[in-house]
Amino acid sequence: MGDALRVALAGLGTVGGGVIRLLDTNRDLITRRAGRPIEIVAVSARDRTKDRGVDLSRFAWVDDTASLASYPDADVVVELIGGSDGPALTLARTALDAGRGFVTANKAMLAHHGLELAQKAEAANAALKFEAAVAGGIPVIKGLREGAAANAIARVYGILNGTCNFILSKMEAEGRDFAEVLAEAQALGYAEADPSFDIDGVDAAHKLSILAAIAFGTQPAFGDVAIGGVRHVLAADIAQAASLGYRVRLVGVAEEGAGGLFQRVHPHLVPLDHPLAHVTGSTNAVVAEGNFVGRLLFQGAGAGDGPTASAVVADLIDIARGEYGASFAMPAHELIPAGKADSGERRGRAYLRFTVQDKVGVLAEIAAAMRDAGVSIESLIQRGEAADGGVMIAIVTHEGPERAVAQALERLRGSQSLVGQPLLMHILG
Ligand SMILES: NC(=O)C1=CN([C@@H]2O[C@H](COP(=O)(O)OP(=O)(O)OC[C@H]3O[C@@H](n4cnc5c(N)ncnc54)[C@H](O)[C@@H]3O)[C@@H](O)[C@H]2O)C=CC1
Ligand SMILES: N[C@@H](CC=O)C(=O)O
Repeated sequence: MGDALRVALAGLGTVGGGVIRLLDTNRDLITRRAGRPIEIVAVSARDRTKDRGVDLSRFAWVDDTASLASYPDADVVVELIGGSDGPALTLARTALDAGRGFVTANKAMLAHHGLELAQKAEAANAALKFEAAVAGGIPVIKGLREGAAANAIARVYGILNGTCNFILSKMEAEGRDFAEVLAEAQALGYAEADPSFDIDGVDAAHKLSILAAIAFGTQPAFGDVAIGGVRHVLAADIAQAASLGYRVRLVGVAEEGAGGLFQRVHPHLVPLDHPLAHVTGSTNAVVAEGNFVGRLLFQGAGAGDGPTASAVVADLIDIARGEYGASFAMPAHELIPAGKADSGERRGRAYLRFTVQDKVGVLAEIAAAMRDAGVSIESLIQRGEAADGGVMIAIVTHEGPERAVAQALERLRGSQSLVGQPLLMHILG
């Protein structure tokens, strides 16, 4: 049995607490699998006095979180604080510069600073591991970095936010309100410190940019992700989608497109015969299409203390075994700038929902905007009273360039006939 892997742990919230519990519960098994014990030696968080339901007295408490990077004899720093910059980034930089291994669940930091941190890790010959940063407990990073490493990936897409999926599937199953279900997701520990990151699609975009870098061998390009969230999806949209044979899911998609990489997070209509339509609750699922392996589907718990801790500790076991390679599946200098694809060239079908005033000529106005932009309508459904006194019109388009739908919506912007903003959802093809 080798010497223990000594861990300094920053952050004792949902995930940090889960890591301590997991290491306690599965201690013997983990030691046998890793070939050596994994021991937490020091911890740090904002509030020392808070009861976290775990015994912290056996670890050294460090008030100054940044100093964990140089804690005597620590081999690895685990960062479970969160935030793209601030103390998490300081800790990452200093730990890697000091040649310590670094494990994090922090997708925001990796989306913004992943390339720099990968360069630092390589320069110091240190491990930088972040399985928990994408899709919680699902070993999708390992799956793409290792299992699918021989393949050119044509497209990677999936459900990357547990909070949104929990909300959308509860709204569908129970007909409940958005705000009420969000509060439940927060209570279960799924939501980010700032839940707008979840519901506005930012968290899924962080994850998508990391996955895309690994899948396509490109530098993480979070700024190139087109982002839309679920805040404006109504129970009526979900019911309308169901009547058409779809479920509403927040889906992130990355694929090679005209002039570069296409990356988008947006609510989609997912056909009922697609596996993503059956992913419910806080479950995540990722599909990767490889040129030799074909379609891979990774599915499992995308958030919560246990699943996320499982991914963090898996990274620690890899480090204990001495099994770690390039963080983004190839050396940082091999990652090329992604470039940004022109989404207007992309072809697809769309769902459009308008709430309009119940007056003569409204339908004709919408139809004219579609016609002039070259959008072909597959079906149009008008429903009775919407919540704000208007009438709901739902349109499903035939396949066509996305630019045409954008032009039609632009033309209708500010129309006196519309009550509020239209909602666009792409249809997963
Ligand atoms: N909760 C989840 O299901 C998942 C979370 N993550 C990521 O894991 C990380 C941690 O998330 P949670 O455990 O949910 O967060 P949390 O809010 O439950 O815990 C954060 C911890 O960091 C500490 N902290 C905050 N600011 C600090 C500071 N300035 N200095 C020192 N300590 C500080 C807090 O005291 C707390 O112990 C985040 O990056 C999050 O995005 C990733 C996957 C799933
Ligand atoms: N807030 C995130 C947690 C995991 O990354 C989510 O809801 O998926």
